[in-house]
Amino acid sequence: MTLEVRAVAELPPDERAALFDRDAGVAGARDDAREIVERVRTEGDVAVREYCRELDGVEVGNLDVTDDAERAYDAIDAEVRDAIETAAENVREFHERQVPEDWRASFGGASGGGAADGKTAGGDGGAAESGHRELGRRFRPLERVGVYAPGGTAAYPSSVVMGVVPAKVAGVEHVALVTPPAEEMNQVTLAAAHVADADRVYSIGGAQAIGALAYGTETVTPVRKIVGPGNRWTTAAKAEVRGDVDIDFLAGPSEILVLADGSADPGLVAADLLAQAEHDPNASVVAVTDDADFAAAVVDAVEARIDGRERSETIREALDADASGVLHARSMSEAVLFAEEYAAEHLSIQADDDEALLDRITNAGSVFLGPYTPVAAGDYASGTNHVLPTSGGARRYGGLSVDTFLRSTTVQRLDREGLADLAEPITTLAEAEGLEAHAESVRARFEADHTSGSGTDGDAG
Ligand SMILES: NC(=O)c1ccc[n+]([C@@H]2O[C@H](COP(=O)([O-])OP(=O)(O)OC[C@H]3O[C@@H](n4cnc5c(N)ncnc54)[C@H](O)[C@@H]3O)[C@@H](O)[C@H]2O)c1
Ligand SMILES: N[C@H](CO)Cc1c[nH]c[nH+]1
Ligand SMILES: [Zn+2]
Repeated sequence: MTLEVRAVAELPPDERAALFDRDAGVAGARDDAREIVERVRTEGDVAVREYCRELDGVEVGNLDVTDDAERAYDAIDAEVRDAIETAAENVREFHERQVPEDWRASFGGASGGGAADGKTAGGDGGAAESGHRELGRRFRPLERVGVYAPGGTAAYPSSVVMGVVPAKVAGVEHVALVTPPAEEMNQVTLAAAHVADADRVYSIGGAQAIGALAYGTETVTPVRKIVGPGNRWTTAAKAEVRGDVDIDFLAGPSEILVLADGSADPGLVAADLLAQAEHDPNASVVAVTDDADFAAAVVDAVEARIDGRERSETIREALDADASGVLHARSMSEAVLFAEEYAAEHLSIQADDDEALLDRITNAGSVFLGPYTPVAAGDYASGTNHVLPTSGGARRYGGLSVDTFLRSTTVQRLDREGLADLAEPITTLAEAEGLEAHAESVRARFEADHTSGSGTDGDAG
């Protein structure tokens, strides 16, 4: 038996902590990751090659395998090629919807703040104002990013698509992909790199790949930002380099929380739990329901479905972990509160009124509604991104998106009246802060001779 039903209300503090503080695995890999990253930073390719030998068991020839990507695309089965193309197209479409437009709008003015470009102006300019403030926001892509696609115990061409396609949609000029080496590199992963249009592909995995992207080596050019999911060492390495280089967020071992009532199908819930459990012994899979019989049925269905799975050992390890379980809540309200505190990477809602339950949820990386929406749909091909925050990160941020690859700049232009309208609050606040030169920079605009540098007898205010 791998699972047993536990009551939410009766969880002892240590069991609650195991469910809600799921970063123990990643935290436990920090020392290893720090050592690996530091050696790569100081020794470059030599250290990278040594770790490929030690941790992946591969004597790597060329670390740069970019040229193999197109060949792999031609070599793989047409069926698999079509599947990658479909997934990439759907991911591209969904992410194109996210591209923000640059905008400028007029704030203030006698008309009370009409928009110059047809957008609604956010200003509160009243009839008393006569000047013009043109304010706006523009978005530009990062120039150079690194995408990690896992590949330790399974291949992840889907993560190639999820990382590279949104970066390209955002307009990133140079996308470097890293993925673990193998005697025979996974051809589907390489083909996905070609479809997604990665600019460079390196066969480096784990913490050594993150170190190489962060600090550069003889072969790898350092990047401004590193994104992508991985196991505990990969994720711990991202936490290590954060500070020297930007990262997306910590996207560690997979998680699912199923929030279900008695109307759900226990077999389908079990299938979704097993799917995420097969990623990693450190994966966390939980179901919470207000129906005791349904909870017991989920346990039975899980047990009935494990044997014969190709990765049953990994599944059992994940199910046995303290961070996994089937829980019985006294009501759906208690179940929702549990889900909010859990802040799952994936939240599947299998219930009669799923939209009403969704209304009460704020903490979740990605939500899956209804019996025909397995998490696997978002993992591969529906179009949403599968790179999502784990270990409760969803309490603070969302998953990978086009925004991840952009930075914004605000822009402004004031006319003489616009500045005159604001001269009073600006100079008053500047003087209140003891920053007199700030006040003077405003008054100077209203002096007859802008070069005199001393007068305070301008006509502003
Ligand atoms: N949160 C998300 O968005 C998301 C998405 C996809 C996958 N994932 C997760 O990504 C992970 C993929 O795991 P994986 O192992 O296949 O891939 P991985 O590529 O992250 O890890 C493989 C690397 O781990 C390193 N490694 C292995 N054992 C080590 C050790 N003892 N010490 C130091 N380094 C070691 C090796 O360098 C190897 O190259 C899973 O946990 C999966 O759940 C998460
Ligand atoms: N479930 C993973 C995110 O936690 C993504 C994935 C890739 N392949 C299969 N699943
Ligand atoms: Zn998955």
